[in-house]
Amino acid sequence: MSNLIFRNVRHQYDGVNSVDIEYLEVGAGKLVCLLGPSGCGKSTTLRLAAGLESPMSGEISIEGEVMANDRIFVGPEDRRVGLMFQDYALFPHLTVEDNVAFGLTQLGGKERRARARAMLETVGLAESARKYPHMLSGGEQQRVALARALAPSPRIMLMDEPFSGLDVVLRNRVRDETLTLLKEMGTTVLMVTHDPEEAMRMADEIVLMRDGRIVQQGSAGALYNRPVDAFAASFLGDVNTVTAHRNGDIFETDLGPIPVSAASNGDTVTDILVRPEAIRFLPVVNPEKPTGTVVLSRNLGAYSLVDVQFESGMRVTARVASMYQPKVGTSCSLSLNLSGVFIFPEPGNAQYVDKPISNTN
Ligand SMILES: Nc1ncnc2c1ncn2[C@@H]1O[C@H](COP(=O)(O)OP(=O)(O)OP(=O)(O)O)[C@@H](O)[C@H]1O
Repeated sequence: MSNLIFRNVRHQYDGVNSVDIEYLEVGAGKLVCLLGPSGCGKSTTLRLAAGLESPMSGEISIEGEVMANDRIFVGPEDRRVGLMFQDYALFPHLTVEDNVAFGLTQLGGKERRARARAMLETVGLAESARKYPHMLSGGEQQRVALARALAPSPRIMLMDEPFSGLDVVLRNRVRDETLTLLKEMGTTVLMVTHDPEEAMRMADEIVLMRDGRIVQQGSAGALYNRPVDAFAASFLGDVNTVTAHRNGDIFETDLGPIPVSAASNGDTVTDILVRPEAIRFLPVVNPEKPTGTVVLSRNLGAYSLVDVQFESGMRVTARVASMYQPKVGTSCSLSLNLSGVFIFPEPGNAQYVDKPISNTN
């Protein structure tokens, strides 16, 4: 059974739509990330699921039980959902164990203690039970917050930017540990993030939002490799915008000819989006290939980013193996891997370059 479903849910602040979701489903045991730019309605969606906001119209259900519609509204305390926010707000005057036991009001003293201990064991902090929050690192405090949220066995965990208070190194580790734990426990999770990398690392499914609406929903691979529009393509990863002139079934570009399916619209000039890793950098000039000049070269450890300018003035960034770090001023040739090339003739109506994927050799 699906755990959380939104149907035609609308919410407004001051008469302006903040969320307008036709259908959203978080399947049992899945981790779904709400992703999108600031103000797109991610937190409002989470607050609606938690019962901290009431929808103007539509229906929200958990495990088939209606939580909110035009007649019913179940308050947050009765939804059996776990909440975790950026500011995980542990009680400073309570021990770690008492923090975890805090929400277990329906259990007797002994059971409460046992459950809190078991949860601390699960997050690897059993030996810190008697400490106070200020005696723990940021990552450990975050784990206490997770234990506290999971202790009452919520039907679904709702997490709003839970890792954004942690520094980068810690964030990656805590994120991976949290993910492992949530998966082991089979917990259903709806999580908010504005960071595409975080969403791609964590999520079974990403829900990309803009202006309160869902733009695209699917796996990280689907969103990255088959974006529905230019917004989706550029939100999930870097893209180069390349001007293309149509000539029959070919778009002529500075990066070489790109075949176009016959279904494409009749535009003669259009923008084509190209992922940096789809541009292959050829260190030796090949007169048969598009050729330009290196204008910027950065080694980022795992790979290099190389900016190449063409005679036309157009400039693209190629992502290449870090062993290549060509000098500025070097002439070079490029070739394209068509799997990272997107053509969007009309908003929301993606065209993909003819498959199977091949290079424009
Ligand atoms: N309490 C409020 N009163 C009025 N407007 C609000 C309130 N909370 C949010 N909004 C507005 O609703 C819209 C959606 O906000 P929301 O916080 O859900 O976005 P978000 O995607 O979570 O943004 P962020 O990533 O910045 O947290 C925004 O336009 C915001 O300004």
